Amino acid sequence: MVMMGEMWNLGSTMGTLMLVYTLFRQFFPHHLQLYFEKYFRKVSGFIYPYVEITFDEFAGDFFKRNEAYSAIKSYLGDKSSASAKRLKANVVKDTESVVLSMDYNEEVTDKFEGVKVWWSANRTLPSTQRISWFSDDDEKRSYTLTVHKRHRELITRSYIGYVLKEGKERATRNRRRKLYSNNPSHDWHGYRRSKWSDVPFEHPATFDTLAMDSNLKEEIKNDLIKFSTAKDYYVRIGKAWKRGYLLYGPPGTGKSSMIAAMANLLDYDVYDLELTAVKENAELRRLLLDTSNKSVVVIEDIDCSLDLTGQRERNKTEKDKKDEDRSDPITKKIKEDEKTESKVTLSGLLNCIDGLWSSCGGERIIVFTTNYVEKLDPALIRRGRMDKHIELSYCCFDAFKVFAKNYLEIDSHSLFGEIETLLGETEMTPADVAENLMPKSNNDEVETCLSRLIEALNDAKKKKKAEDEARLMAEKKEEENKEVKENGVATAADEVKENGVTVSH
Ligand SMILES: Nc1ncnc2c1ncn2[C@@H]1O[C@H](COP(=O)(O)OP(=O)(O)OP(=O)(O)O)[C@@H](O)[C@H]1O
Ligand SMILES: [Mg+2]
Repeated sequence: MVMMGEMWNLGSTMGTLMLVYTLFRQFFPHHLQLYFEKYFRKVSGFIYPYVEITFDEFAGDFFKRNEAYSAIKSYLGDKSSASAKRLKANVVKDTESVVLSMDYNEEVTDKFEGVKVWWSANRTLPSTQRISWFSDDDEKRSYTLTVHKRHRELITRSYIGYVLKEGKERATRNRRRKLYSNNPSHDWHGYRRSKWSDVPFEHPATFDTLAMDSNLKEEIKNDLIKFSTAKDYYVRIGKAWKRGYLLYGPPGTGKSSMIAAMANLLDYDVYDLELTAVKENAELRRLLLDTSNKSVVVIEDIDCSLDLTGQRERNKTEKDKKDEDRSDPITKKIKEDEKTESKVTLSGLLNCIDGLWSSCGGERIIVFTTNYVEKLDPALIRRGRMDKHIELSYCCFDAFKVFAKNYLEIDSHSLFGEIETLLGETEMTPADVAENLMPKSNNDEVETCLSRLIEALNDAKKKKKAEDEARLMAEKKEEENKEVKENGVATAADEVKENGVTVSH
């Protein structure tokens, strides 16, 4: 086994050779340089029998960090804190834990199947000083792996793969989950330099706190767990490891809460995609491709945020268009700006989803929510894009029992029977039920909360009855008017016949 000191001696010999080589290049003609270079490689290969592999922080896309670099960083984290002499400490935001990593130009060793390897962290500073808004902005960072060339095969074939896998797993274990929201595109290369902004994801909703039909809840939980563990299955059937959910129902029925519960169950990040801030289809595609594995991509209120300007334009009447032409210049300008604000189209969104499905390897879930499922284009929600359609509706007795357990810590009560009947006769959202059950003061007893809910349910029942009656009256009146009209036409026709006049239409 080659010892560290030995490697450094070889390193300094190499340094001398490099110096000679550089001088040679400056003073000798080109054809001699090529000749010398050939022999230089041979000699250095003989004296310095190591292979060096470098992993740059940014490879290819400048705005996307090289995944290998990040994985190596987390793999080396623990090893560095045990053996490196100079360490960098980072306090993870909002937590008290400190993450240690090796400082630049430090070196740590690792062993794999009895073979020793050396890792070093490198940093290259820019040659010219520039004023920059960003710290560390122009530095080039990398890790270098050094290994004896006789182990090259083992290291490239097995060790690197092992390091990347271990590093990714370690990063997943230590990571804090995040809630991302998309930045407007002028920020992508500007101040923030990122397509997404993130905050820690700390929504407390879980499937235990979700009030809904217990069978449906179990079905959804099983579906999610099955999906998250079905990598091999998806490979076998040749389908991308993705799943789309459509959550629909009236406001306050728990759609957003369910998204949080999904992310918490699977330990995924959440990407909250605000479509109205996306200017065009190409931007949408870049945003989606920049999401990470193990994430839920959410588009809330899809019926409102999807720009169907084309459709609306087509449906405009001639009068609308004339009115628009006549409006003052400022109104005209605002209207034009509104039109150009978002050009994401339905077909663009469909293409992006399909593109996301086919171009990103890891598991991803995409969720759409809407209050008006009937408004959505069937192409958007067909199976394969939105695999599971889940209706979240008004509060049922099952859902109420979840609230009673969570809010009041009770499983049964003499008032439960009355509440069950009333819930069957009214339409109250889980949000309203929850609001009524919440104790309003420290003195509020369980009975007070339940009675308040009963009162609210009775009010809702009365309101619904009054509305039903008003609707029936209106329908009856309309029917009567129709009859009067029809009779009137019939009488007129009879009179015409009697007078012997023929009317041609
Ligand atoms: N099924 C539910 N289980 C538990 N809590 C619920 C449920 N539905 C609503 N809530 C409560 O009501 C509030 C509103 O719920 P949520 O935001 O999930 O509704 P939503 O369906 O997303 O509404 P919207 O359509 O307006 O976006 C939440 O704070 C949540 O605590
Ligand atoms: Mg919501």
